[in-house]
This record gives sequence, C-alpha cells and structure tokens, in this order.
Amino acid sequence: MTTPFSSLDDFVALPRLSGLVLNREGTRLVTSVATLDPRKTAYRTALWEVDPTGEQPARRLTRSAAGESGAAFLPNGDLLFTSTRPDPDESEGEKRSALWRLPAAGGEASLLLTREGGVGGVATAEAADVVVVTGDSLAGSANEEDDAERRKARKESGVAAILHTGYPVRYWDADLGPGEPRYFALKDAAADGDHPLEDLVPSARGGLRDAHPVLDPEGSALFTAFTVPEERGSQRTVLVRVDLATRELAVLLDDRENDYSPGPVSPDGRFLAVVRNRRTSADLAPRTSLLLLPLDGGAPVPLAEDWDRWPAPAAWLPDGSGLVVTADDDGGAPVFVIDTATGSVRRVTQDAAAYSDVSVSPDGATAYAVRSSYLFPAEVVRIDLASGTTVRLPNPAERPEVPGTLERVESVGEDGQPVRSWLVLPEGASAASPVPALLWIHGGPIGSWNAWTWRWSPWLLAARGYAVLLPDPALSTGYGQHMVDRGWGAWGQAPYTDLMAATDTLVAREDIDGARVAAMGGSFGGYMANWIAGHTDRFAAIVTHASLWALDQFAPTTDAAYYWQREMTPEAMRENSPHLHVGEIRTPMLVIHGDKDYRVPIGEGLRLWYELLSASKLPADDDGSTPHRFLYFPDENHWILKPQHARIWYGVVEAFLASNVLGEERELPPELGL
Ligand SMILES: CSCC[C@H](NC(C)=O)C(=O)N[C@@H](C)C(=O)N[C@@H](CO)C(=O)O
Repeated sequence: MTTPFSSLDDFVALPRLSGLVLNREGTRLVTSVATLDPRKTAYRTALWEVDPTGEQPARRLTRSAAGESGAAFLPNGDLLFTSTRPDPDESEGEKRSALWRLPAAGGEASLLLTREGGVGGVATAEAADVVVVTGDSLAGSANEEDDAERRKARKESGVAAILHTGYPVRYWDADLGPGEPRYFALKDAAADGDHPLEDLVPSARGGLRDAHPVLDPEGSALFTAFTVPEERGSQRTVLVRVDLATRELAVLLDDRENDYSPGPVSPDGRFLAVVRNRRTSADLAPRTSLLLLPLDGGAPVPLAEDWDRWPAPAAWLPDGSGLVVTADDDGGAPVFVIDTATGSVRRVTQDAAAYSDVSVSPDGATAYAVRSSYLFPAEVVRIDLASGTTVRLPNPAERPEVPGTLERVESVGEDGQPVRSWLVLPEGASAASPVPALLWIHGGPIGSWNAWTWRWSPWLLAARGYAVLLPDPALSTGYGQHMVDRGWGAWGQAPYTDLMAATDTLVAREDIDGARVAAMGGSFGGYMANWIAGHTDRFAAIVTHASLWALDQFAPTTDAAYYWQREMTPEAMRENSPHLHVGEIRTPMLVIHGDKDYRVPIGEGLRLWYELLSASKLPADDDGSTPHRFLYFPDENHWILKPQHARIWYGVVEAFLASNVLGEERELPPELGL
C-alpha cells in the first residue's frame, strides 16, 4: 500500500495542525495549520476556522508569506493574531512580529500594534476589551522610545555582547539578554486608532521568562508564574497577581518546596486553578498536583489530591462546578472533569488519544479540543461532556492513511512493574514472515509515547518494513507516581531494565525477527541509547540523537543546569554516565546532533563521536574507516525542524538501519554531497 509515509517528500508535505481557540459565544473555532512554503524549505503557518457544529468545511482565514500564529478572540469576536507580515504603511519596514486584528464582521486584517522588541504572545480577557501582549525590552530601557533607541544603537554598532550577572544565560536555542520578556497592557484593542502600551511589570528582569499571563474574565488582573533567582544558580517560580489598573504586583504563592504556575480563573472570578510542581532533590522525584486558590485571600486548597495522575488544567465548567483537565494516562492523555466541591474525578474521553487545547462551550455541555494518537496527527474534535462521545469535526486536512497497525503490548519489569508500549506493525508482519524491529525510546525522561509527533514518526519505518516498539519505561508519566519514583536518579537501572524487558517481549513474538533489531532514541532517549550501547550487544545498530553522553559535562553546560543537578549527585552521575562504558561498545552507532542545541549542548555529541572512534570496541581503523556515523546539523537545535533537514534525518537513519540491520545498502540523500 502506498501512503504518504512511503515517500519522505510526501511526509514532510503533510499539513500540521496545532492550537485551538473558541470565541466567547462558542460559535467559532480557530486553529493553526503549518504547510510547506513554495520552496519546500520552511513551514508557514496560517489560521483556519473550523465549524463547531460540524456542518461546514474548514476554511482558511489568513494568507501571507510570513504566516500567522497566536490566535486569540476579543469579546466582540474580532480575532487577534501575531505575524511578521509587512506593515502596509511602511515600504521598508523591518521584519518583526506584530499584533494584527481580523474583524468579526469580515474584511482585511489590520495592524494593531508593532513595537521594536516585537510581540511574542497575546492573552485576552473573556468579558472585557483587555489585551496583554508579551514582548522583549532591553533590560535598561525606561520606556518604549528608549528601548527603540537603545536597540538601534546596539544594532548600528554591531555589538552582540551580553553582560550577565545571573543564571541562566541561554534557553533552548537562544541567548538570553539583554532583552527580557515583559507584559504590556493594550486597552481598547477592538477600537481603531493608537493603542498606547503600558508596561505592567517594568522591574521584571528575567522573572517573566518562559511564563504566560492568565487574565481573569473581567480583565482586572493577570496571574503569572514569576521566576525568582536563588543562591548557587538555582531558581524557583512563584505565583503572582498583577492588578491591571494599579500595576500592583502581589506574590500569592511562594515557598522553596514547590514551583507554581496559573491555570484558568473560575467564571465567577473567585478561584484560580494552580499547578504545583514539587521541587525535586536526589531523593524526591517530581510530582504535579492542583490547588484551588481563593482570590479573596484565603488559603489554597488541594484538588483531587489522591488522584495518582498529573493534571493539566484547561477550562472551568461555566457554573464553576468542575475543572476540565487533561492528564497522561496509560499511553493517552484523556479529558477528565474534576468536581471542584468533592475533588472526584470523572474520565470523559474514552479513546486512547492525547487531548490538548480544550475549551468549553458557554452552556457547559460541549468541549472542543485538539486530539492526536499514534494512529493520526492532531485534529480538531467536539466532545459531549456528559457522555464522552467525541466527534471529529471537518478539519483543514484529512487524516493520512498509515501503513500498518497499532497494538498495545505489555511486559513486566524486574520488580514486577507492568511496562506498557505501543507497537507499530508494518503490513505483512506474520509468523511466516517475521519483520525487523526498532526499539524507539522517548525523551524527557518525564513523558510518555502518547501523542503524534512529526519529529518521531514510526510510520516512516513501518513503511520500510520495520516494526517499531514505543515503550513507556520507568520515569514515564501516566502510570502513577511510583513509575516516576522508581527511575528517579537511577537512569541506568529501572529505565534500562524496563526497556530490556520490553525488548524481550518484542523479540518473543512470532511476527518479529529477533536477530534484526535496532535501538534508537533522542535527547533523554538518546541517553538511554548510549547506555544500552555500553551495556548490551543485543542490538544490530543504535541511533542516538541529541543525546546526553557524559553527565558530569552535560549537567553544568545544559541551559537549565539547576534542574539536573537537583536529581543527580556527583556519585549518581558517575553511576549513570554512559561515557564511562565506551570501552564496552561493540554496536555501530549513528550519532546525530544540532549545533544550536542548548538543551543538550553539542559538546555531548562531539565527545561521544571522538570517544566512539578512539575508545570503543569498534574504533576507527588505521585508514580512518568506521562503522559509526555522525550526522551533524550546523543550524538546527535540539530538534531537527527544517523540512528538508527532517527528510535528510529520516533518510540517513533509514540507510544506517538498512546497512546494519538488514545488510542492505541504500543510497544516501544526494544533498549530503557524498
Ligand atoms: C528544565 S529541563 C527539563 C527537561 C526537559 N523535559 C521535557 C519533558 O522535555 C527536557 O528538555 N529534556 C530533554 C533532555 C529531552 O529529553 N527532551 C525530549 C523530550 O521533550 C525531546 O524530544 O526534546
């Protein structure tokens, strides 16, 4: 069967949907769809409208070469979005992200706000014409004019230097500073004319980094996580309230045992749902729980404290009787409703899919969400909150047909813990015709194989005849706190033995050829791939993407050193570091790394590569030849995002597996110039 997964060109051209917002009346849904640009070298995002009734086909709302994102409705139905499209009133404007408004009544989108430091995100109040935008200002700028002048001076002098006094200095793939995130109030966004900005937290410093404002329904206050620096390069996030009229900032929750971030405000404005993340240590694994914080000054009350899942709050029921949440659960992330009076939890959606971006209709009967699974990419659905019946609405794109089947399988860890996996089987797999297989290990490590990702598509391998096992070993979410606790600070133990147990179950199947099995992982999954390489020879090949190699080097050089240093003592780093086992590696390895990876810095990939060639049991020969390969992306980050690079990534992985697992040679992508 030919599907889009048979051809890498077809695969990268599949449209990718994300995000969903609902207007106040519950009559309009807007989502984003990324498609290839005409040169096929970048993705371009446009906004699409999806009919909540399911009667009309989806229709495209925006169209520009720059693309659009960050959709948010105003109470009057106008749609705000961000875009770097050109300012129609400036012939030679610089390309920067600005705020645009598409009128509910129809017509062209107009430019609402442009500023030198750009517009990052936008938050709107449900019942008032109040908008808060996020955007960068230089740390020393007194106001918008001053900021524009300082930026100009910096640019004209060609100075890129940044003087730091604190930590962190980088995030993901970007240098932090001298710009810092701020929140700006923009009044009367629905009206024409100028919209002066008010800097709501001028003393923010780095406090609003990686935070998102949540507005109350009346637009009188915003709630946000605020990062507070601590001694020795550490930090915590506290919960703050900013009064939009007075700009007064009040700290609502702050202690050294937890990080806090805001969920939605109750419809009556009396309660804030709060996510509490326990501060980790070598002995204490992460734990996520919910609080209801009375906004009249009362003490926070835990919600559904005994529920052994980690909820992400999405929306309140309009009468305040329930909080709609999603939570990882056994290879999915269903929608649940928590009764706010009793804390009892009711599962709403019943399928094995992962839900996100949930909003609730004004009558409280219906929810709308984005849903995906390993069978289909993200799509917009309508959910009957009483029955859980879920309907796929007419979407901007059809589901791509997949070349095989998906099964849920179980194995047993050394301590008796059930270890659950998704198994992708290619067409034709049978006892008479057993197929080669790939163990694909997820990252995080706190996470789960429960949603479609474009970066890790098992179907491309299935289309080439491989079975792909996607296991959730120790440290995975959706199986209770114990599953996380049993792997915490001991990555080379239960996570590794769980993966081996899952592999044992895989190769015991009659439809799998146990002699032709490879292992692969990215990021923390790459760490596990490296650990596997030094501890077993059972795999014919190992692919390790953006992987942690030498933990004592990784932990202080990653962009969030404090996070990993809390989990790993120096002794735990020694006990769990793959680089100390390089001398045991007898398996051909494909190392992949992007130079702009600040999460797992390139030093990990460089050192792994040199140590493989110089110190493994498969070192480079005296003529320099080696079974190992290093695929290096000078301009990609932790993730390989450019469409043509994704094509190269999958092409090289496939050729490496073919050579080492199947004993077959494949042509490498010609763009590699070999
Ligand atoms: C403040 S660092 C938190 C670790 C972070 N965790 C998650 C859930 O992503 C992380 O970036 N871990 C990486 C080492 C990693 O494994 N990332 C994976 C999973 O997100 C990836 O594919 O990027």
